[in-house]
Amino acid sequence: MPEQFDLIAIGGGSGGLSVAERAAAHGARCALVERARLGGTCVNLGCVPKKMMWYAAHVAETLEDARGYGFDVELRGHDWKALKAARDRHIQGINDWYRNYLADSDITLVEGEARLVDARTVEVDGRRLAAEHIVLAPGGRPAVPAVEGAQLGLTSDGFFALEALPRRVAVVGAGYIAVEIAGVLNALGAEVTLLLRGEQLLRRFDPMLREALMEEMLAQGVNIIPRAQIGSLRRDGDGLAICCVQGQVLGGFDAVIWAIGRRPNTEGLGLEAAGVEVDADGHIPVDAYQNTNVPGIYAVGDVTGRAMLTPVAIAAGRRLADRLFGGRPDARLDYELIPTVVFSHPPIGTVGLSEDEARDLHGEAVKCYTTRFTPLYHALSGRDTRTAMKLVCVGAQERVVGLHVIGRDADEILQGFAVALRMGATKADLDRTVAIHPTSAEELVTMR
Ligand SMILES: Cc1cc2nc3c(=O)[nH]c(=O)nc-3n(C[C@H](O)[C@H](O)[C@H](O)COP(=O)(O)OP(=O)(O)OC[C@H]3O[C@@H](n4cnc5c(N)ncnc54)[C@H](O)[C@@H]3O)c2cc1C
Ligand SMILES: NC(=O)c1ccc[n+]([C@@H]2O[C@H](COP(=O)([O-])OP(=O)(O)OC[C@H]3O[C@@H](n4cnc5c(N)ncnc54)[C@H](O)[C@@H]3O)[C@@H](O)[C@H]2O)c1
Repeated sequence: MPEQFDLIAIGGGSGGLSVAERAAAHGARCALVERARLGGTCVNLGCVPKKMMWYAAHVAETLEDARGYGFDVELRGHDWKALKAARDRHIQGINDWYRNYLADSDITLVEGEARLVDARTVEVDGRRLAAEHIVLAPGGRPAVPAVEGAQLGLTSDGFFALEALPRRVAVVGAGYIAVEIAGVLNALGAEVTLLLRGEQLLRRFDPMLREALMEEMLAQGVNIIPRAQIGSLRRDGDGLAICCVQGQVLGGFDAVIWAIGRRPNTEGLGLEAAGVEVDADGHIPVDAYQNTNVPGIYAVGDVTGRAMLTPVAIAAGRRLADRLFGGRPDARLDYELIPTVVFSHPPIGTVGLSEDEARDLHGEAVKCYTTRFTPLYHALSGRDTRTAMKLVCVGAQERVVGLHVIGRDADEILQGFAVALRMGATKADLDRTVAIHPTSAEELVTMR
C-alpha cells in the first residue's frame, strides 16, 4: 500500500516548498519530493548566488567610485575563491534551514527522483506515495544549443561553479541571465563579449530600457556583437573559439557561457502515465487556478512557462494551497502587473506594459512621460552613467499601466510603485504624492 497524504509536491524549489508549507499550515498532510538540494534553482543556482555576485560587482564599482568621494583607496585584488566559499556556506545554511523547517512543519521530505505512476500515485526509488492532490513543481534547467562543441561551454549552473574569474569570456544570449552574468564578470575585471542572436538586449522590455542598457554596457567596455549565429564551439590552443555561421571566428576565450533560455524538467516525470499534457516546448499548461488537464494534478512555477520568477512560483503555490485546504475556493494568482528587476549594471526595474504593448492595446489613448538624469551620487563618483525613467499612462484619467526605470537603485525603487500600480494609481495620484528629496525615486512623482 502506498503511504497516504493529502498533498504531494514534486520539487523542493520556490513553488513546491510554498505549496507544501501553506497546505501544511492549513492542516494538510504533505509530502515533498526533491532529487537535489532544497531551495531549488533560486537558492542554489539562481537568485541567491546571482545576487551575491551582483553585490560583489557593486562593491568593485563602489571601490572605484570611492576616489571621487575623497578616499585614497588602493585595490590589491579580489579573491574569487574566498567569495565563492562564503557564498556556498551561506547557501548551505539556507539548505539546512529548509530541512529543519520541513521537519518542524510536519512535512515529509522524500529525497530522490519522483515519477508519476498514475494520477494519484508517485514513485520515488521504489517507495510509493499517494494523494488526492499532486502538485508538479519540477522547475527547469539551462538550455544548451544544438551546435557542435556546445558541451565545451558553460551554462549559468557552470558559472556558479567557477573557482576563478575567467579573464576572457563570451556570453551568448540577450535575456536576463546573459546581461546579468555579463555585467558581473565585466565589473569584476573580465573582458566580456556578449553575442546576440538579434539586434537587441531584453527583447520584450520597454525600448527605453533596451536602448539605455545597450548604451551603458557598451560604455562600460562590454563588446556586444549583434546578429551572431553560432555554428560551433571548438578548442583553440588553451582557450575556446566560437565559429559563427557567417564565417567569423572569435577566439581566445577562457569560458563561453550559454544564456539562451531554460527548458522545463518534464522528461522522466511520468506525465504520460497520469495523462498530463505538455505543450510543444515541454511546459505544462495550466488554467487560471493552476489546474492541469488532469483533475487533482496541478502545476506551479517555471514548469508552467509563465513569468519564470521566484515570487510568482511562491505566490501561485500559496494561492493553490489556500484554495485546496484554506477554504478560499476562488484563490488564484493574478498574473498581471508582475514587477521584475534585471540585475544588470545599472539595474532595471519594470512593471506593467511597455510603451509598445500599451500602444498596441490602447492606441492613441497612451501618453508617456520620460526623464533622464545623472543621479546625485554620480556627480562625484566620476562614473558616466545616467538614470532613465518612463511612465506609460492610458486614457483621460492617465492611469499608470507601465513604469520603467534603469539606473542606480532601480531594484529597490520598484516595489513600492508596483503597489501603487496594482491599486490603480493615476498620474495625478503620483503628482499628489510629496517627493522625498534628494533621491532618484522622487523623479517618478515630479515628472512633467
Ligand atoms: C541564474 C538565474 C538567476 C535567477 N534570478 C532570479 C531573480 O533574481 N529573481 C527571481 O525572481 N527569479 C530569478 N530566477 C528564476 C527563479 O530561480 C525561478 O523562477 C524559480 O526558482 C522557479 O521555482 P520553481 O519552484 O518553479 O522551480 P525550481 O526552483 O527550479 O525547483 C524545482 C525543483 O524540483 C526538483 N526536481 C525536478 N524534477 C524532479 C523530480 N522528478 N523529482 C524530484 N525533484 C525534482 C529540482 O531539483 C529543483 O530543486 C533566476 C534563475 C536563474 C537560472
Ligand atoms: N532577475 C531576475 O528576476 C531573473 C534573472 C535570471 C533569470 N530569470 C528568469 O529566468 C528565465 C530564463 O532566463 P534566460 O536569460 O535564460 O532566458 P530569457 O528568456 O530571458 O532569454 C533568453 C535569450 O536567449 C536568446 N536565445 C535563445 N536561443 C538562442 C540561440 N540559439 N542563440 C542565441 N541566443 C538565443 C533569446 O533571444 C533571449 O534573448 C528568465 O526569463 C526569467 O524569467 C529572472
